[in-house]
Amino acid sequence: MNLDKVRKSLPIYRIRNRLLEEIQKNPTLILLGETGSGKTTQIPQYIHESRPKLKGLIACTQPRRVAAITVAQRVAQETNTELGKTVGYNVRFEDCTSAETKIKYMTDGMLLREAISDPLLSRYSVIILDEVHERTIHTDVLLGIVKSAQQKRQNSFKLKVILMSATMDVDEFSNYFNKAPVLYLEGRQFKVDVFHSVQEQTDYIFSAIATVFQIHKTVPPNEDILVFMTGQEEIDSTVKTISELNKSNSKLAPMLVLPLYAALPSGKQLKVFEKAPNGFRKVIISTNIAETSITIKGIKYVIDTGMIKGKLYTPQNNLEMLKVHKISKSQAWQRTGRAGRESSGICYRLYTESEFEKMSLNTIPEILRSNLLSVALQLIALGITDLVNFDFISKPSTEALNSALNDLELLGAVKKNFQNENIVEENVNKKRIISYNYELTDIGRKMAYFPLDPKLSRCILTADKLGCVEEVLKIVSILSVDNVFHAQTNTSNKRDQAEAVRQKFVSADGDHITLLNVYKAFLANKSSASEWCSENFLDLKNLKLAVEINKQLKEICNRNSIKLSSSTNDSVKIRMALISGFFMNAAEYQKENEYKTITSRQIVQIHPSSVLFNSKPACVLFNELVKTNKTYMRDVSVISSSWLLETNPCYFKSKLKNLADNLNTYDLNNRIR
Ligand SMILES: Nc1ncnc2c1ncn2[C@@H]1O[C@H](COP(=O)(O)OP(=O)(O)OP(=O)(O)O)[C@@H](O)[C@H]1O
Repeated sequence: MNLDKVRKSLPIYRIRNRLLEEIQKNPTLILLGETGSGKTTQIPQYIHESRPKLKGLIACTQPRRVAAITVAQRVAQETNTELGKTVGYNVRFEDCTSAETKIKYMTDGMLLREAISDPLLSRYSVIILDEVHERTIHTDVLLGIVKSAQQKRQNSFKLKVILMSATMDVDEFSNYFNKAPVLYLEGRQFKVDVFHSVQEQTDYIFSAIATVFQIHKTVPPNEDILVFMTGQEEIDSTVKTISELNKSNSKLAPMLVLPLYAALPSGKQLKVFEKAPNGFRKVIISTNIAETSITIKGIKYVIDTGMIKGKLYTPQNNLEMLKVHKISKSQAWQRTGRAGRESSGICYRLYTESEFEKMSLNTIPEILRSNLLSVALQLIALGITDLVNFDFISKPSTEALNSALNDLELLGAVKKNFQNENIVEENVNKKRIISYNYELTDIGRKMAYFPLDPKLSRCILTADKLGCVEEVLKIVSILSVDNVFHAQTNTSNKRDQAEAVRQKFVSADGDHITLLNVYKAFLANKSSASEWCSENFLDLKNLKLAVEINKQLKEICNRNSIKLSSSTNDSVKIRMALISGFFMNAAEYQKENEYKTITSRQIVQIHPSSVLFNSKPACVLFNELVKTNKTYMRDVSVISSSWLLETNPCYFKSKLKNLADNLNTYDLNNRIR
């Protein structure tokens, strides 16, 4: 079938004219239509076909870069144009658009970044926010930005807004946009049969592997399989297990088993869209990155483990954790919808029907379960000075917002100004509420240039002062990718070998300098990178990605007059720069391997993966806390408690009563500036 015929066979084609009328009539429209009905690929085209002379661009945002890229490729094909001309895409670190571009697929994060320099989003006539049910932080914030831009553009160049999904809570979105009308699109192009497990599964990885082989043994090899799992390590090891098991049975057809997760370089991610060699079955093991929007040709079977790794945040102790937990019903339907896109399909859910019934209907918005430091900085950079009163679709708790604002102030990124004072009556008591607005400092403005956690951006700016930007950029780059030390050292023999090899990179100063040593050694051995990495049990793809990120960060430094200074062997300077961003993450040794964090007085321990696991430095700095059976510090460096005072005397003066004796003797008066 030619592409024109395929387009006309999609369910959405039946309502094309009605849809265009509604878009014309209403400033905002909400569209609820089944997965695969044609929303993402067709609506931007319909608008462009009906109004080719439209003044501004038609943007369609996606929560993930892989979706933005592959959908743009598909639509360029359907319009028979070269990608980057009429149809383009824009994702972090990659802009494939031109002056001719009319339809632009982009990540929600990119549109948010554009809003920093243009809060009215004046390049756009139509903004389509796709997959809004995912409720990523970026989508939630964008909803507020787009709504405000639309209100401000009432009289001049009007902005149309369309919200789309297959599985959203339409009332919530409609109410937020002043009772915007909702259009329902029924029907899907191809049927997907759903099967639930009869019994509850105790080991979803085992069940997923067993299901893959049950399918593999019984159906022709040209029917591909997509499996949903939770994270990189689990996926990498499942890919390995399935490949090895299949190879060991000569009676089975060959398999091409591929991983798919966000930390994979773009080129590797796009590999899953390529056809498998003749006679091979393609099996893709993916995180929720493949859950929405995308069409992978050949996928006939979806295996849904029902699990996801997601963020969880407690503002009381500023602890953000990644935790494996059950998906929501709306995610289950999205996963199901990845089959049945070119012909009928089957979805095997590795949970019972009653477990499905117990799942929550919608996903809890990310904004309600994240540390808001980055978002707060971005919003203030957008000129939104009163965050507590910002029109969020789901308002984060005042506690979480204040905690983020407080941290930004401590980082020197924002300045607080008195706004007004209100007296509110609560029962018989009167309560004084003082509100503030916030503006960026010079440092904060520079921090907002970097697409990084503000704490990391702060380290780069201090490194600029101390003259060690090159080293800190390398550390930041390597911290921005997943583990570079190989996790796949299954046997204890291999683990011992890996441990012995790792010793040559290890610095007694801790993980950060160790990572810097790894990065430098990788660069020195670039010509034989692949062999060198396998000899040293290092992850080639993550290191390559770190080099790529380093390149991008250097470009941002160059654009913003940050000199690429270097102090090769000055580990103290480097750790001082790290303290400037992470001084809130310091801990003191107590007893029996236990530490206490200086800020929240939590009991923590050094993570077994740290090079400092067997040492007991008196004071350490860490990047993050992870909670399993205990709370562990990850990415840990040795510091001196006096450096904390030197970096941020006012903050630590108030904590002094909690600090160890050595700090009590510290001569504060000499240091406070
Ligand atoms: N890259 C592709 N290759 C082949 N067919 C595709 C491709 N992209 C889309 N299609 C076809 O177009 C149909 C509609 O896709 P589209 O992404 O527009 O649907 P949708 O309604 O937005 O679904 P979802 O909510 O799942 O993203 C798919 O079911 C598939 O048949």
